[in-house]
Amino acid sequence: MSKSPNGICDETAHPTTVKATTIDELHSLQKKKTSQPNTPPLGSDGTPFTQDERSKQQLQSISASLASLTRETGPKVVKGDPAKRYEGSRVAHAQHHVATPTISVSDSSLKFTHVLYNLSPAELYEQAIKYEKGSFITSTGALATLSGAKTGRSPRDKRVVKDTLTENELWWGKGSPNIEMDEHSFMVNRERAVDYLNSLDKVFVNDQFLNWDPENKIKVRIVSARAYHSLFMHNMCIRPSADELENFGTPDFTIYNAGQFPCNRYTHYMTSSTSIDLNLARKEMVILGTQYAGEMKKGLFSVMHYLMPLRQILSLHSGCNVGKEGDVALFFGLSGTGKTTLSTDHNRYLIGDDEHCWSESGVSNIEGGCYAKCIDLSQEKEPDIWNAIKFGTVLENVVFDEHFRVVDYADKSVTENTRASYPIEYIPNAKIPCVGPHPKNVILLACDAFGVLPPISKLNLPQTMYHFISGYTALVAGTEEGIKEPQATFSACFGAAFLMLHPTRYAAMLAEKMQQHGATGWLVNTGWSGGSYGSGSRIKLAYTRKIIDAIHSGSLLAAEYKKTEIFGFEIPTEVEGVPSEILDPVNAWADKDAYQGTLLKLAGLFKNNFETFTDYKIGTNDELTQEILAAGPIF
Ligand SMILES: Nc1ncnc2c1ncn2[C@@H]1O[C@H](COP(=O)(O)OP(=O)(O)O)[C@@H](O)[C@H]1O
Ligand SMILES: C=C(OP(=O)(O)O)C(=O)O
Ligand SMILES: [Ca+2]
Ligand SMILES: [Mn+2]
Repeated sequence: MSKSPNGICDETAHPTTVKATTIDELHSLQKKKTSQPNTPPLGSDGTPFTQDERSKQQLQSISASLASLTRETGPKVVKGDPAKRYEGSRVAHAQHHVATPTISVSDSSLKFTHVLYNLSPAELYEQAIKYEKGSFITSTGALATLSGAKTGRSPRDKRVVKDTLTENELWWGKGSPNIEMDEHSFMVNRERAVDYLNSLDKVFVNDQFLNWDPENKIKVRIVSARAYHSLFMHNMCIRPSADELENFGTPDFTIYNAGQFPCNRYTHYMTSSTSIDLNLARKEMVILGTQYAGEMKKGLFSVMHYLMPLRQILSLHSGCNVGKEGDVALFFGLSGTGKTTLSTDHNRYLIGDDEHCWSESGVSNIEGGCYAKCIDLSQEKEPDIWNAIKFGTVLENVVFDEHFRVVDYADKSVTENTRASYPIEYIPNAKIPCVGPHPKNVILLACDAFGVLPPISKLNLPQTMYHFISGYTALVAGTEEGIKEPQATFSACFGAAFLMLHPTRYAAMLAEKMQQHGATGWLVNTGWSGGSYGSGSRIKLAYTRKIIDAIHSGSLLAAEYKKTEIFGFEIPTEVEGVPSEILDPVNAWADKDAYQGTLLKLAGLFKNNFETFTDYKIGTNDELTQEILAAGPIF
């Protein structure tokens, strides 16, 4: 540091005062303008769009999304906080697009809505904390939120528009999740949602992608009223690069999430104040009366279950990971059976935890993030999920101490279905892009509350198909409304709630792909052993992980097997790291008669359930259909 003539340190050599002359100027120094993408998109005349033209296009597209009877156009596209005044060039600022309302003049048509477009996690945190009650930063940096009265999905409130497009194509009737509504009732709910959203000072708009397969990427727009919902979808869908966002154009599908606002029970087809409505012709979904964010991700999954099979691509309710040797495994299972837990494996690369596609070129994740259950989460048992709960992660309905904000994962005061939503790259060994070759192992997960299914069974193809179509588990409390105790459930393709076509359509595709690529099927019981729920205990996660390791390594394929009675499963006599006594479930039960009775009871439930499918042909292969029908329990 230089010295002035009087020997005192000269501070100008190392300035400690700012250049600003006013407080506002000082504050303006803090934020640097986000750099624009370097390849400007071209207009129809071949010349690059100017910044203004791009903003205008974006504005028109969002404006069109929010059009209603009272509001033909209007929203301002403003990036940042609408509570602030926007000045200068430091905040991206669209020209105010003031159009005269032409349809009808009422007060709502004169009002403008700020649109918070693809905000960053940091901006969404600020929005949530300032404006949404129940939003807090936890000790590890996650955003804790409350989803309101609903803390799980509401499958009975889902409606699908029955029209000329869908009436012959979709799965309707017994067992189907698709409860019909007509186009007019959909429009009533849509208008209700759009009017609600337009009545707010601001709405959040996310433009993102689904499906990592570049040839089958779907553009989705999510319009929502809460920063919580925007951050959740930021994490769950694929995040566009700045360039991709500039060139986004018109979305392929739009969600209107007006979850804080109920539907009108005088509307035809409504049976509660909650409604989740899907209109495939309009490519739109409306959410009223539930703020549970999982409705959005699973709603889009239903859309993919329609769109992908049209392209001969199989959509799967499964987790997926890949080993160092390129061996891909799929993990099918209903909620709570272990897709997320077991696909998140420190020794393998994670492709995704919940929704995938299997096409001619291999597997691809539909999503850009994971949605893990947090109840009783432990750092020791699930280290990668634990470490993913940091800045950017949405933590739903957890309880934390009020001062240090340390989360108590054992606390069920709000709900049992506590959740963490994080971008997939928060898992250190995520495989980005989230694609892989054709699967080698197809693992069916069942959390068997009866405690009679073996911890691991090797399945032949007809058995794999039988159990895939059956989709058995004991539904664990929480994820769906109103379930407090585990109970036996059958859900076709391990995800009937999301199927759009008849289950045998998906089953036929799976059988064909497994046959073509020589994949092996396995049934893993991640539920009870030594007795049913209440008397036995849940199989230790550490043992299940050892079983899964043996599947991946190929050692299990080479093991010695014996056949079980009734279900006819092939069960190994030994698995490294797993006590052999539990491999044959009868050995783990003290009361052998009780075991036999329970096994027969479950077999009966399987038989009853499968009766719905006995009339159907699965694919073009008649022989396989007959084999599948015969692959169930025999007693
Ligand atoms: N043996 C086991 N195998 C898998 N998960 C287990 C086991 N025992 C306990 N669990 C717990 O069960 C839950 C499985 O849920 P999750 O992986 O989120 O299921 P899904 O993703 O299929 O809905 C996790 O909370 C996990 O910690
Ligand atoms: C989000 C869900 O998925 P899962 O419970 O299978 O993780 C759900 O079913 O609501
Ligand atoms: Ca699920
Ligand atoms: Mn999951």
